[in-house]
Amino acid sequence: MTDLSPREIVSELDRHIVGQRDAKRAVAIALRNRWRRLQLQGHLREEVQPKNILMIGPTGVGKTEISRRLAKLANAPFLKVEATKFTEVGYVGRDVEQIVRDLVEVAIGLTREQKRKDVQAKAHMAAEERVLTALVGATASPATRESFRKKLRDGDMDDKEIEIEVAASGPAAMEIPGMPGQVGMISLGEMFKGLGGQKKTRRVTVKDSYEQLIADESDKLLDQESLVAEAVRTVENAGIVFLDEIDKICAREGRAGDVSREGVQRDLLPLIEGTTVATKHGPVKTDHILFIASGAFHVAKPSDLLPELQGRLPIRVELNALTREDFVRILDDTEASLVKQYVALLATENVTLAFTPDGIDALADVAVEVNSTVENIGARRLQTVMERVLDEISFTAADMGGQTVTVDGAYVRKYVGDLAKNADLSRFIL
Ligand SMILES: Nc1ncnc2c1ncn2[C@@H]1O[C@H](COP(=O)(O)OP(=O)(O)OP(=O)(O)O)[C@@H](O)[C@H]1O
Repeated sequence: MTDLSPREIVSELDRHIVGQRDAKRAVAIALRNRWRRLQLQGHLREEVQPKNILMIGPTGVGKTEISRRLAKLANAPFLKVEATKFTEVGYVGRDVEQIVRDLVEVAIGLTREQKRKDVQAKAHMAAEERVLTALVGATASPATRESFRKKLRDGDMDDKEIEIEVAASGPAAMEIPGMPGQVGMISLGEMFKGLGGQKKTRRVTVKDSYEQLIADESDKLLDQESLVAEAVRTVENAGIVFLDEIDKICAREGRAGDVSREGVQRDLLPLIEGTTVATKHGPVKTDHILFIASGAFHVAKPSDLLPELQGRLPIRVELNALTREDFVRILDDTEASLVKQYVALLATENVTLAFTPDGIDALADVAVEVNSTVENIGARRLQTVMERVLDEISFTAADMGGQTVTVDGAYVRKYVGDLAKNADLSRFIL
């Protein structure tokens, strides 16, 4: 849990997200309120409910991004769910509880990552021993082992190939047939734990082996039970659920399919009001999970939501459509802006990409034009435009080592200028 003040949280968010001051303020306050709640003692702590947020704004203007960055800042487990997913055929009411189960899995991953850092030094030492054994064999004399240790530490062994045995990883999970809900997902790793875990032998270079071995050794040092218990606590106190497209589950008069939409709202309500969800890691209380609901509300209005749901989303913030100037800043000013990303990517090929200010202006202009003629997808348009403009360089960069490419206004117009003017073509390409 971060102890940053709301002002500090907003300025952290400012590093990545352009504009949208109200939304940043709202999430900053929500986060600080959680910290405040945890400072309370006794029964009052249980009484304080999170002030859930309803973000209203067109697509691609930063609603998800703000929430995701906030979660990252707070090191909080985060899950994005499309509310419309629950209106699909085959879904039943209890399925919304899967949100909480999935959030627990996210939290376990996060907690494990943090804990691994705590035991890193010990795990590193154990990993070194395993690399040495793989190099010289288990029966080598201490002297041989030590001489190899020196070589290893000097990096002389980096490219040598060894065989290592690590736990089979990956999202090896399966649903137990006929037992959805309560049991949910069971990881294969865990099923086989009693049998000594699933192991896999891999051939890797010494250099590449470390990461896997350290992860493997850290897991051995971690106490799984307390790790899971901590993850559940984190979900309960710090979890953030982003419910997208909430406007699409508004029931409107006289429309077919409204019953199921209102039904989904009813199903979601207990989660947001606070309930206990059974998971395979034990019961999880949802009372203090922060819900950020979001939607464009072009057709439906927030007042079309069930009154109880409206009451549970007391903080309303509107996000503005992005302007051309916002696009220019998103392209160049943010910390990991698209321009910075492409420059860095091509630098790996020894190609220097130089964007001039009028090149960036031209990119923003094209994005604005296509958004207004084809479909407004907000800042996402910048990615499609950028990809198209740099398509040729991306393809040939590997043979262009040492060259500098200047992306100015003329360059941008050369590659996408005509496309942008032709709405029919843009529809497919930009
Ligand atoms: N204000 C902004 N500043 C910086 N980047 C932005 C901004 N708005 C959007 N982006 C970028 O555009 C992309 C899409 O934004 P985001 O996922 O936040 O959209 P959204 O508003 O949640 O839309 P939707 O409701 O359709 O999911 C992201 O990659 C994000 O980085």
